[in-house]
Amino acid sequence: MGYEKVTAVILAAGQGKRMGTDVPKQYLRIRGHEVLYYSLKAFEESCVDEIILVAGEQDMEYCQRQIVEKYGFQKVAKIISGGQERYDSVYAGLLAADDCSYVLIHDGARPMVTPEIISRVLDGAMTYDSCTTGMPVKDTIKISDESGMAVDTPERGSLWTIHTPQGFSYPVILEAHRRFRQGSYRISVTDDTMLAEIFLRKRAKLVEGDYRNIKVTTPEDIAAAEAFLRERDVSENTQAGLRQNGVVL
Ligand SMILES: Nc1ccn([C@@H]2O[C@H](COP(=O)(O)OP(=O)(O)OP(=O)(O)O)[C@@H](O)[C@H]2O)c(=O)n1
Ligand SMILES: C[C@](O)(CO)[C@H](O)COP(=O)(O)O
Repeated sequence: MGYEKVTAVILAAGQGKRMGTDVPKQYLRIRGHEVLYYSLKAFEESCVDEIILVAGEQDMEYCQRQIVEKYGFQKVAKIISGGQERYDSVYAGLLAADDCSYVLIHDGARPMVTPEIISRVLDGAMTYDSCTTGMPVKDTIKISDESGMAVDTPERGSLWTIHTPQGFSYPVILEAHRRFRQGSYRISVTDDTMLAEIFLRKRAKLVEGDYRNIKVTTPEDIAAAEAFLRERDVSENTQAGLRQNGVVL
């Protein structure tokens, strides 16, 4: 079999309206670095070959100078302009990733992704063509009607909360997005696996990510991300210290 190139599309073209800050949330600093830095670092250190960064038109220069060049990310091959909706930004990324066999799509606003999670979703994509990370839900979930009354309580054992990265065979996800764009469908597109489900009847493999891999969306998420990143720093520093003292881990 020939070489199968893997490209990551990292999304950073949102406005972060729910966060309500002047600076879009992906550029907010947590523990001294931008949220987007942590996502890019994980992919830079992962098994992917190349990264396409999708940013707002007005932020492309900033991303190039203040993030990619400043931190020396070698795998970022292109910075391109995103679109109005998340699915427009994904589609722009897919068109720019036209020479790969597999594509991983990740929210730049999920800084807790790790190279291990990235490997797991890529394995799933290679086997099943469509794969997403997520975690089994811990709370009971209710379905409500328009008046706020609960109408159903789905069986919790089969419910997952869905994260990114999501991974795909490139032709599959490109075709799913193309079919969606060809019609005028009144569906709320909240992730990419659903387009493969609806338009190609291609079901996604669910693989476990990590409960800490949150999407920084509203102000209270900043404190959670900060705590998770601190915990990770402490654990890495402890391990480095042990290695320095000759302990084999
Ligand atoms: N038109 C868009 C919308 C979203 N995103 C990206 O998709 C990810 C997940 O989206 P979300 O959390 O909804 O971000 P925003 O759209 O920025 O948030 P909000 O809905 O609060 O404005 C983020 O990394 C965001 O930058 C994007 O690239 N292009
Ligand atoms: C794709 C996603 O991260 C899965 O949880 C999420 O649905 C994106 O959220 P958005 O608020 O619609 O951008």
